Amino acid sequence: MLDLQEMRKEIDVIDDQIVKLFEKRMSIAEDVAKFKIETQKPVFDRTREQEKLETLGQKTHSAFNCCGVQELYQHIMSISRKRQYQLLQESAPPETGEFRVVETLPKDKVSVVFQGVEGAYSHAAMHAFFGENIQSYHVDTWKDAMEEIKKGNAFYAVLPIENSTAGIVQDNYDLLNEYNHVIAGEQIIRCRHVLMGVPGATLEDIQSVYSHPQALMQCREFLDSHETWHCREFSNTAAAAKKVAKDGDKTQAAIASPYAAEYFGLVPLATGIYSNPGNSTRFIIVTKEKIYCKDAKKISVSYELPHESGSLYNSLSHFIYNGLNMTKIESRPIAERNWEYRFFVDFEGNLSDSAVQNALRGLKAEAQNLRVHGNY
Ligand SMILES: O=C(O)C(=O)C[C@]1(C(=O)O)C=C[C@@H](O)C=C1
Repeated sequence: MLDLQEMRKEIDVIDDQIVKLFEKRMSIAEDVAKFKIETQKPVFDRTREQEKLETLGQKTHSAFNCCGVQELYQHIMSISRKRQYQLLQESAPPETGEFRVVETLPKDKVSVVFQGVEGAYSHAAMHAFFGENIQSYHVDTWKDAMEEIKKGNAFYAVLPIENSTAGIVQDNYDLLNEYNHVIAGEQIIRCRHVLMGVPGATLEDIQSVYSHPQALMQCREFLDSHETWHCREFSNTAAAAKKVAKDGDKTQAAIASPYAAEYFGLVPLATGIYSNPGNSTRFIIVTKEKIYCKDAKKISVSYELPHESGSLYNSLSHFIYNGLNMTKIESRPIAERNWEYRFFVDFEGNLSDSAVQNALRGLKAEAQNLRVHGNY
């Protein structure tokens, strides 16, 4: 049997050669980058990469090694591109696209629109972000809120984007794609839902429970323990509370915030009914102005990928090789192309950072329809 130490020595010798060759290859890649900068050719050459993978695969002697070599070279060429993008970055002035950097977000004399009614969590999020004296109004749907800022009737809209228990608010991801607006801020609100009824009602009286589908989902365990109750979906939690107050019917209850109970003169019948005690919703502050704060720390982008093995993996390498910390990824179906997806990625950084610009440059060249949804 071969001695382990001997085998390791052999591996070390081979690795030394690989490292030397890697460095030699990278140095040529740098020359290629200079040539491409001068001739204004794009860094990414899909055909060349595909041909290389094919020829290299054919040089191997087993199916396993064929896959291995192709995987290895996808990686090597991705690193080569990263270096080329870095050089491109150094030769070109920093680009922040259509975005304009501001010291702080304009908050004086601006109007804010939120969806729902007073007492809704969006209302609370708006006050938490802008303070109590903000000039605001509300509309019926999230799309209406997007339209209001498009028409210039409001400067900002406040929209829920994600709940820590129920997950993303899909419609608002789709609206971010539909409108050319920008996320300028975010606000997290603890959602301490309570079950509320009209004064004099008791738990035993309840037959129907009204709330937004997300709130019903967040209180699923509690609701499941009352099998006879009928859950009725409503456009939002505060509107559900308003309906119960208006009907004045002891058999009806709503799930909404304690603030909504007080606002509509209802009484809490059960508290702590949500499954996750940390239950929180993240709201985004959207505007049509392409602005970001000087000290913004998080970037949201979306892009589409071709239906090819490794395309998602390769796109993520732009975050990894530029040392960027990805905090979230979501996929949403592309309506007009069955079974193809748009990826929404959040990562830490500021649009003025060179690592961020480098990653965005790479992504722009390789993915389809890259959009920067905001830096906040
Ligand atoms: O051949 C080129 O055009 C290169 O830029 C080199 C290289 C590689 O590293 O092999 C890198 C990027 C291209 O997408 C194709 C190939």
